[in-house]
Amino acid sequence: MAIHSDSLSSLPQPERLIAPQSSSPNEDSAERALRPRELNEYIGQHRVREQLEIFITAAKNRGEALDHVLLFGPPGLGKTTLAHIVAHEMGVQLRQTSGPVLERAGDLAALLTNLEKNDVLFIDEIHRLSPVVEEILYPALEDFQIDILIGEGPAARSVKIDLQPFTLVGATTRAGMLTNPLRDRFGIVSRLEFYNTEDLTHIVTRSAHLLNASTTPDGAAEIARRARGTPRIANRLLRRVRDYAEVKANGNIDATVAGAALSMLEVDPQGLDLMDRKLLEAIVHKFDGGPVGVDSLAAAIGEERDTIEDVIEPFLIQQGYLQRTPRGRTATQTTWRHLGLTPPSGASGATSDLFD
Ligand SMILES: Nc1ncnc2c1ncn2[C@@H]1O[C@H](COP(=O)(O)OP(=O)(O)OP(=O)(O)O)[C@@H](O)[C@H]1O
Repeated sequence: MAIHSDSLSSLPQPERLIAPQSSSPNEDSAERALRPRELNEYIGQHRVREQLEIFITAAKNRGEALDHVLLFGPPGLGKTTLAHIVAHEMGVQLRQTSGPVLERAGDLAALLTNLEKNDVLFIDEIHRLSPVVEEILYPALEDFQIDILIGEGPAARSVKIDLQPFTLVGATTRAGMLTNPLRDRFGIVSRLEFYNTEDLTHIVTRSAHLLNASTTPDGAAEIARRARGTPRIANRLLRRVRDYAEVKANGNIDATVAGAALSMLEVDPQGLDLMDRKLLEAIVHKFDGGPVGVDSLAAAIGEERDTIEDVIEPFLIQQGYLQRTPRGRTATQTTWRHLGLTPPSGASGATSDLFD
């Protein structure tokens, strides 16, 4: 089965300590070990969790497949984790693939015809499905049937194949890029939000426990505050801070040790890293605070447009450092102050109190 073959090639360059994508196969296995398996272990995202709990219980009681689920939101917030939890809670198998990996209609047909009753098919990056593959998916989602063309030329004929009822869990960072017919076929649509510091502290504490790392509540909170609202980053920072604590301190992660380790890693107290600062500095210094188009910004900092839009910007916007206007990106007063500068009178007044 094809899994995430392009996830490494799409890593932002240079590799960021706080990039929300997983950065290596080693990290993938470390992540799997920390991944909650049941809904009641899944921390935060209360609204999504509550809804899923009700829909899963109802589907199970009726002995039916759960309705198709679309999960969207920035990388590293727990979409893959939730897909696994859905399968676990439903007591079924999960098959996993991703949009760009499914190149031909036959790739998807092979997966679909192998599903057992009520199984979960997880398609990551579902906005990157090719149109021919998407065509196959529509009748599969609606009627649990696929139409396959057998033979070529005038002798070709279309054959209907019945499928077992199944649940598609689609994940995307770009809900807006899904075609309408595809989006309409999801009965459950859930948006994952950045985590608040309290929930992330809980995640860090849980992960530290699983890793046998010793943390004080303040130490866990310090890591949580600097994790860009993202569990994957929180877990990665925890592993690096643990190394620091073992080598430079007595192994215990308190607020002082966490703060020193994170400063060494150039993650600032607001959780911004070098790439965030580079982007904000470019807007302020090279474009007078904006507005500046995303392509000019990408060229100025030597970063892919998609990485800026999917990975760097969402958190900066949510935290009030950046505004997206029809004319481009603009730095806010918070940005100028963060860079130790006096905001010009025209700078927009967004503040950073949206998060905590
Ligand atoms: N709610 C949560 N509670 C505890 N840990 C979590 C939670 N959400 C995510 N994690 C942790 O964060 C890691 C990353 O989550 P996951 O791989 O599910 O993110 P994702 O949204 O699918 O990211 P991507 O879209 O980049 O694949 C997981 O290994 C898990 O340990």
